[in-house]
Formats: sequence, structure tokens, C-alpha cells
Amino acid sequence: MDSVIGDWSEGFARQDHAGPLPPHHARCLGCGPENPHGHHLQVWRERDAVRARHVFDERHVGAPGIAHGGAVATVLDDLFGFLLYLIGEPAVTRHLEVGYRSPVLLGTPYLLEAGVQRREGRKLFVRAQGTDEGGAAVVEASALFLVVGLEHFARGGGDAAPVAP
Ligand SMILES: CCCCC/C=C\C/C=C\C/C=C\C/C=C\CCCC(=O)SCCNC(=O)CCNC(=O)[C@H](O)C(C)(C)COP(=O)(O)OP(=O)(O)OC[C@H]1O[C@@H](n2cnc3c(N)ncnc32)[C@H](O)[C@@H]1OP(=O)(O)O
Repeated sequence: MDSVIGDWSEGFARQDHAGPLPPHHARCLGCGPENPHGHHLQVWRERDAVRARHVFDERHVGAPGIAHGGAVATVLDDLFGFLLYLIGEPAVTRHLEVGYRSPVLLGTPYLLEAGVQRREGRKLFVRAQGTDEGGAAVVEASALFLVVGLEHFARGGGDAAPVAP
């Protein structure tokens, strides 16, 4: 196991308190502060939910002025990844579904929230939604995460490759 997996598993005690949660690692596409192509998602815990206030920018453009659907899916998938801090076990996405109700506009803040709907053995069924500042739902997602052992991540060589300039 290399440094990223080692560091992550060391810090992977269940986070039982409300407040900010740590990024998965520094270069994570969803939340890593050192990934220049990343979304820099900042997530906090409130009771049994995880929340983020998020703004998409020009790097994530699909149709002019509108966030690319794949970028929105990336952010929601990564948000689900923060629920693992509540569960205290590593898991990976097996299935992800996104419903795009309204365009997600660039430069516009959205509240993203996710929670665990139910657990059946190693299967975690999770749900999320994104709302605009008026409280209207613009996007919703559901996913199946499967709990895995840390050896799962050794298949990728463990440490993330350096980010290309
Ligand atoms: C969270 C990360 C923890 C990391 C810790 C280590 C280091 C830290 C460093 C980095 C972490 C950084 C960031 C990541 C954090 C979050 C980001 C978001 C998460 C992701 O980005 S993660 C990447 C994308 N992800 C994958 O790369 C998974 C590829 N995949 C596999 O590796 C295998 O697929 C595996 C191992 C998952 C399972 O493999 P398998 O062979 O054990 O199991 P199988 O596939 O058969 O399905 C099992 C049961 O699910 C049922 N099932 C299937 N589909 C269903 C559906 N739609 N509805 C209802 N049930 C369904 C079946 O029917 C069966 O049910 P049953 O067991 O009852 O028969």
C-alpha cells in the first residue's frame, strides 16, 4: 500500500461530528484542492446527511452557460463518496443514476445534499439532490455503492499519478 491509500485509511475513522469533512485526497477530481481540473468540492456533515454549496464554472461547460451533465454526475458521485466518512468503511460506485430536471447554470450556487437510504450487507443505497437558491430541485441522483477492502485500491497502483501540467 502506498502513501495515498495509507494516509486515507489512517484518517478514515468514522467522523461522528457535524462540520467539514476532509477531501478524499489532494488530487481527487471531485474534491482535491490540488487538482487544477477538479471541482474542489467542499463538504460538511449535518446529522446523517452530507452537504455542499457548489458553483460550476467555465471549465465544466456543456451547452453555453450550462454545466456539462457529466460534470454534474462527477460532483454528485464524489458527494456520495463523503457518506463513507459517516459509515467508516471504504466503498465504490457500482451504479449511478442522475435525473436532470433543469439546467445547472454556470456561476450559480446550488445546495447539494446526500444521504444513505438503506444498507443491505455490503450494498449501500444512496440518494442526493441539488437545489437552487430558491429551493427548486434541479438534479437528483441515486447510486449503489459496494463496500470493498482496501486491497481494491491497490489495483490502481495505489498512489494517484501526478496531475499533468
Ligand atoms: C471511496 C474511496 C475509498 C478509497 C480508500 C483508499 C484510498 C483513498 C484514495 C482515493 C479515494 C478517492 C476518491 C474516491 C471517493 C469517492 C468518489 C466516488 C466513488 C467512485 O468514483 S468509485 C470509482 C468507480 N467505481 C469503480 O471503479 C467500481 C468498479 N467495479 C468493481 O470493482 C466491482 O464491480 C465491485 C468491486 C464494485 C463489485 O464487484 P463484485 O463482483 O464483488 O460484485 P457485483 O458486481 O457482482 O455486484 C454486487 C451486488 O450488487 C448487485 N447490483 C449490481 N448492480 C445493481 C443495481 N443497479 N441495483 C441493485 N443491485 C445491483 C448485484 O446483483 C450483486 O448483488 P448480490 O451480491 O446480492 O448478488
